[in-house]
Amino acid sequence: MTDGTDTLLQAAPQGEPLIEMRQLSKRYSLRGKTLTVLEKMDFNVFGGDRIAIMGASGAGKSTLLQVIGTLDEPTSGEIVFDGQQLFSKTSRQLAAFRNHEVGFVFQFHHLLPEFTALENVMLPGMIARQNREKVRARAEELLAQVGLAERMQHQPGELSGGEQQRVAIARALFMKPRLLLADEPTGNLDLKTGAGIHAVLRELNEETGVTVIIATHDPRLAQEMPIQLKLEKGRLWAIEPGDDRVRGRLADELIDTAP
Ligand SMILES: Nc1ncnc2c1ncn2[C@@H]1O[C@H](COP(=O)(O)OP(=O)(O)OP(=O)(O)O)[C@@H](O)[C@H]1O
Repeated sequence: MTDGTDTLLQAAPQGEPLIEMRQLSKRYSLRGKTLTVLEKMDFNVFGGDRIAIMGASGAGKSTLLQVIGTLDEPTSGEIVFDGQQLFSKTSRQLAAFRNHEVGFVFQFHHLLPEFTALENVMLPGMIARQNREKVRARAEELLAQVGLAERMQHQPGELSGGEQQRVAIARALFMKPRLLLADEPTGNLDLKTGAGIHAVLRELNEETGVTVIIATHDPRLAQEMPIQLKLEKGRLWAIEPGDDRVRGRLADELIDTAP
């Protein structure tokens, strides 16, 4: 018999994972009660993966993305990113990790309303005190990549919901992160606009190799992702039992059995 960790290592599809979650648990204690959201989760993500995480409301999808992005700490367990244990780092090192390696996209994009699309995308570069002309050129390139070359001077209020979300994606990618975490990025958009956002994420993933993890409620959008997982009972499972595309990412028993 092998334990889950051995199974993961044997089935690893392509070199070392970019991200390894090891026995990751997250519990909240509230008014004397303990709520376990993540339960000894083992999960591997490979560079260039495009992963949809489904699951009922309250299953813990946002919590998982927050922990992967180090916006929140696990109660126990570890995440290894490119060979480095994240939660052994100082808070300053973690801030640098988030700045350089992770782009975040949320359901509500948090664009600054007084700034143009271009200025919003330039923001991370300006905060990092990079050269203004270079920052502008990079922001223009990103906006063109997400199909907004003609909308750079619009303020968020002068853009559609889908366009605003594309600005948020361009901004998240400014620092060339290796990981893009998107929490319900299409949650407030109609299906067609949501499909457009997924198409942009797919193109960016294919063109730049950025690893994309999306939490979504929408099975139609999740279906277009090469890797689809379900969060339930604190663990990630294959949505289709026996789905070979997720091997090496989860232990085999979480692929071959339904939760
Ligand atoms: N700070 C907190 N303190 C206590 N409980 C929390 C806290 N944050 C989240 N929870 C609880 O943890 C569970 C998981 O929440 P989470 O937001 O991760 O779920 P989700 O799958 O993203 O849900 P949704 O699809 O509705 O956004 C929920 O039951 C929630 O009430």
